[in-house]
Amino acid sequence: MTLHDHAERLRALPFRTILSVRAATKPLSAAGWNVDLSRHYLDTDANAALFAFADDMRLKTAIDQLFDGEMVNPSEGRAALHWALRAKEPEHETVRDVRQSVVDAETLAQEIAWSSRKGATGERFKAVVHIGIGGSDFGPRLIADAFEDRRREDIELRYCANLDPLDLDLALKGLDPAQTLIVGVSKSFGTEETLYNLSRARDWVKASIPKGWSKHFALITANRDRALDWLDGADGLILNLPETIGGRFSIWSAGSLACSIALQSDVMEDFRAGAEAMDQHVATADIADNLAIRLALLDYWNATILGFGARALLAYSRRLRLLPAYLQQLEMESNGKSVRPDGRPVSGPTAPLLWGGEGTIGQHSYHQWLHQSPSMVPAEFILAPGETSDSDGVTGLTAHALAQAEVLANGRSLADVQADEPDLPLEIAAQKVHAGGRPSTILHAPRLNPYRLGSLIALFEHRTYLAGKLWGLNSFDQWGVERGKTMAGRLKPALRGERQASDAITAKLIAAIRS
Ligand SMILES: O=P(O)(O)OC[C@H]1O[C@H](O)[C@H](O)[C@@H](O)[C@@H]1O
Repeated sequence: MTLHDHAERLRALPFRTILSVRAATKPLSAAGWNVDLSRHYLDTDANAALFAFADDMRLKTAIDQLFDGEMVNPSEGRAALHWALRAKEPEHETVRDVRQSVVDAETLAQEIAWSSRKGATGERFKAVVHIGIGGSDFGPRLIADAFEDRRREDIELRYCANLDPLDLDLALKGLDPAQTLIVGVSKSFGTEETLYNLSRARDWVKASIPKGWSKHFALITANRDRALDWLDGADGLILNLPETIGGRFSIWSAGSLACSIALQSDVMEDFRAGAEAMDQHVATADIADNLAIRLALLDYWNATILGFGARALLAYSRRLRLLPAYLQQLEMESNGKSVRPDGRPVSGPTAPLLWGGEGTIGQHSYHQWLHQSPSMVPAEFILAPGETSDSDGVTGLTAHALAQAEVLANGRSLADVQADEPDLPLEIAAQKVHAGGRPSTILHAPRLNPYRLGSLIALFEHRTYLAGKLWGLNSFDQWGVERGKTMAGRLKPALRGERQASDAITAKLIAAIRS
């Protein structure tokens, strides 16, 4: 039987029938997380077929290749060594070099945080402004937001990513350049948004500190030469972001310097330790127990075999409110592709649209659509309350998440509605029906601390890489991002009125915008 045969067999059954057996499914666990896959269109036979598929697709070999530092990014001819950034006792020299880039950043962060390194006028740094975009922005922003209550009180932390000049205006508002460190993160040191914001920040610092302005910049990049050009002979701090670290896998790198400075010193250490624990699990666990393999198989099953084109990520944790945005880049930039490294097209859907938000807030918004729209989207609940939360709130949050998953799966029939409310007119009763049949995953941890955030992100990284393998994709490049950038460059002269845009509709829009 093929995977499609299993899917057809299961889709012919009422979801409740499938779930009555699946209630006995054993949750999986590793590095502080439990994962429950009970509520899916799966059964023992379908799972066995998926495990055989994982074997055929050599997922265990793919894991070995990653951790052996083999070239897993063929278009750029590189290994993917993000895991080395969190390897506590690296054995191999290349891994040690990658790890050293983190050690250097941590040393610098402590010097800044404890004022042994100060600004050009001798004042201590009281504010850090992180400038970067995409993979050079989402990660540190996520960590800082998650552990806002673990911020050092004497250091202000701000972020700027957008080309919209307001973003930097707001990030610098009220700050004193003499007490501000600008952390510029760009792997390529060629990204338009980041260079634009960095150059405006440089003007801002230079206006008050013409001599020694460069002491107010820490640049983190794989392209040291470009950073040196940018400094134009001035003395500046440049930290290494190794070439083997993809931007969207760089949360563990020196690129998170701003967090290392502005958060309590154990946060980043615990965050990386959690990731390393997940690495150990993924590197050693068998297919059936391996969280990353199981989730990658689920992604393939839901997107490619069952044809669900989206997945909703519902984070029942204030600390994880930026997680959907973070994972959009990780998963959709990695696997939102349709051509294999050898140039052949893939045979079906690949990474689904990932969207979502923070529970319970989303319940007062798009959950209506999840429950009653004709579209069916698998949901992924992440249940992980805060470290020091009030227990009533935690109980409420947990109850809501569990209730949502239950209703999505079981629905509410017309007969149930009428039994509960016999006097309702039929047209109202019909509108209260929930079709059900909506699958969901529950990932839960007793408390969300830096260790568990680290292990969760590492899990999603491995899941993304392995799902990419199942789809036959290179998860480490992003050709689709480039075209829009090139086109924007071509349109700037048209917006300045220097020439006509070649596309008629764009030309019409430019004329309207300029009028
Ligand atoms: O770190 P940078 O080189 O500035 O790149 C920043 C971001 O921009 C690119 O367009 C890519 O789409 C992202 O993967 C990358 O993280």
